[in-house]
Amino acid sequence: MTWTPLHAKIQRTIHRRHLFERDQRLLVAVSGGQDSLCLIKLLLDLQPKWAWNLAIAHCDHCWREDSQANADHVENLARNWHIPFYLEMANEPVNSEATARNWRYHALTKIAQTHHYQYVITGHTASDRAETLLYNLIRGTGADGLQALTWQRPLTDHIILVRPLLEITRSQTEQFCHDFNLPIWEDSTNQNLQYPRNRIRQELIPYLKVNFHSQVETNLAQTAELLQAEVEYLEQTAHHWRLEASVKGEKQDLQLNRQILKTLPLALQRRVMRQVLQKILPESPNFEHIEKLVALITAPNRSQTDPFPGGVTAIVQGDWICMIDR
Ligand SMILES: Nc1ncnc2c1ncn2[C@@H]1O[C@H](COP(=O)(O)OP(=O)(O)OP(=O)(O)O)[C@@H](O)[C@H]1O
Repeated sequence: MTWTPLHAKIQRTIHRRHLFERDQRLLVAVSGGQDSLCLIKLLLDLQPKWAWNLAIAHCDHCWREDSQANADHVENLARNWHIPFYLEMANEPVNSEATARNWRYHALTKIAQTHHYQYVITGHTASDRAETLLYNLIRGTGADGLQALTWQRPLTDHIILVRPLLEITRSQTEQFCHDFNLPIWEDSTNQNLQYPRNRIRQELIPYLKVNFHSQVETNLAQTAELLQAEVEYLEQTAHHWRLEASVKGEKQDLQLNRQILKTLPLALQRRVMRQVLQKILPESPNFEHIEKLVALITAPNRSQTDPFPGGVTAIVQGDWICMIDR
């Protein structure tokens, strides 16, 4: 087996970030594209050192003419590598990017549950991270959207999604596939410039590279990495203050102490209120909902908000903001 700098890098990343341990069951999500091929080859090469149980999962969205051929291609690779292959097919064509992503994570979780895999692993790269950061920045988002693609996130109580390639760029995975003659399945929809994602990848990033900074992808990915740690810290601190400001027991999150909240910086006031609203509203709170609740921290006695979705209204009663379900 040829050992390359990318093998060394991924091995270091797995150790340093404690992504997996020895002897674990890893389900690798392989589309057939260059990133996931690079991922599975690296994991197969590291497998003897770690004694993992590897398998490949492929999701057929049934939205391209070559979907079936793509799935067969990935299945053949799994057969050649002597590892199990699991296929999930969409019942009806999944035709928007967001629905496709949701369906895919659902399908991967189902395979992992059925076959007892602790980890689902995807080939997201630093380039994906840079693109996600730009995409969310353009759409308008707080720091939470800019932290863009975390190293790990739970899919269920027992299954974790892991993205070990977040420090590797798409040009590196391309070079790796080329060096090892890995048969990439070219996804024709990646060329479709109707999708904003593809325009970011094919037009915006190359423009930024030529006109602003040749390492723009790595720089943006590092920004996402820094923001991730900051968001985590702020969320934990906000959680602490939510518990401090809220009455204990059954009415937790329904009565909040204004004297405590007043001492906090605005960034934490907003996060506390967002966490409270996430607990009590039937849907995700938006910017306006959070601002209305923050305004009550300093508003005159008996001020109140319009009803939030689900019918709850917030009202000031002396030192307290009370949530009232009318
Ligand atoms: N149809 C699929 N089946 C299984 N896994 C998939 C599929 N599509 C995407 N993934 C997983 O999600 C990751 C990111 O998806 P994305 O759509 O950005 O990748 P892609 O461009 O289709 O393919 P690749 O990342 O393999 O080059 C992939 O690296 C792969 O691990």
